[in-house]
Amino acid sequence: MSNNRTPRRGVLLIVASPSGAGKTSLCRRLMADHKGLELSVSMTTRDIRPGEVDGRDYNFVSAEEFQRLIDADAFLEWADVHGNRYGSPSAPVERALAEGRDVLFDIDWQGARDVAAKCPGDAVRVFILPPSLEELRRRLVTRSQDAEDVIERRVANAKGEIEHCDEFDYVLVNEDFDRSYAELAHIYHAERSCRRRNLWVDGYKAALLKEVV
Ligand SMILES: Nc1nc2c(ncn2[C@@H]2O[C@H](COP(=O)(O)OP(=O)(O)O)[C@@H](O)[C@H]2O)c(=O)[nH]1
Ligand SMILES: Nc1ncnc2c1ncn2[C@@H]1O[C@H](COP(=O)(O)OP(=O)(O)O)[C@@H](O)[C@H]1O
Repeated sequence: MSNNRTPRRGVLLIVASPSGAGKTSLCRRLMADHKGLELSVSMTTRDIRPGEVDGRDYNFVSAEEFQRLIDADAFLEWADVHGNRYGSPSAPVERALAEGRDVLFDIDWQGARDVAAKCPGDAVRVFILPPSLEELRRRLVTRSQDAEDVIERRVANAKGEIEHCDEFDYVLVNEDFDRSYAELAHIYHAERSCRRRNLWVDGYKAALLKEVV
């Protein structure tokens, strides 16, 4: 029997949360542990933070360039979040899907809704909740990458974002990081094993049934 487990449909794994709940940290660890998983690097008009790398964390563009990309239909989805624009370029996602590769999205609930509507069989949505809003603020303050007014706007927006968690397939409470990470990794592994994604099974089954024993 062949070990070739292709063709398969890739997973579009979407992780969303209010700012500060921990989705970027969880996504970074998932990427580090799974070399076959590709991050959808978003375009954004927000300012670059200390420690961020242009082209790795985001592609940082001007408002004019972002509008040009909207007009050129270059986004799978885009949204206004916390007063800036963010969008997922469609070309890398189309390539990954055509090749059966998995893509990870760190996007907000609006983007999650749009990707799930456009790619219904492929998208898996995970929402990360904080243990409390007080802890959310504490994490944003401790991260110390945003000005006080930016942090307050993000905390104020959190309730509106949490309202949308029932549109998601999975919901995690990120209290203990290692535990939340293990849950996220389990979700990813289970979705990878899902029957409908593993198109090779039909051929494999036929070969097994032809075997003479
Ligand atoms: N819809 C959409 N949301 C995005 C995209 N990229 C990032 N976001 C979301 O925009 C919000 C703000 O992101 P960011 O400025 O990095 O702040 P952080 O969430 O505090 O790390 C988060 O909810 C991100 O998940 C995108 O391409 N599309
Ligand atoms: N389970 C956790 N317990 C305590 N701190 C955490 C936990 N998860 C993430 N953090 C910290 O909280 C801050 C916000 O996390 P981050 O991943 O940037 O969130 P988000 O991308 O959702 O805005 C970071 O300083 C991160 O190290």
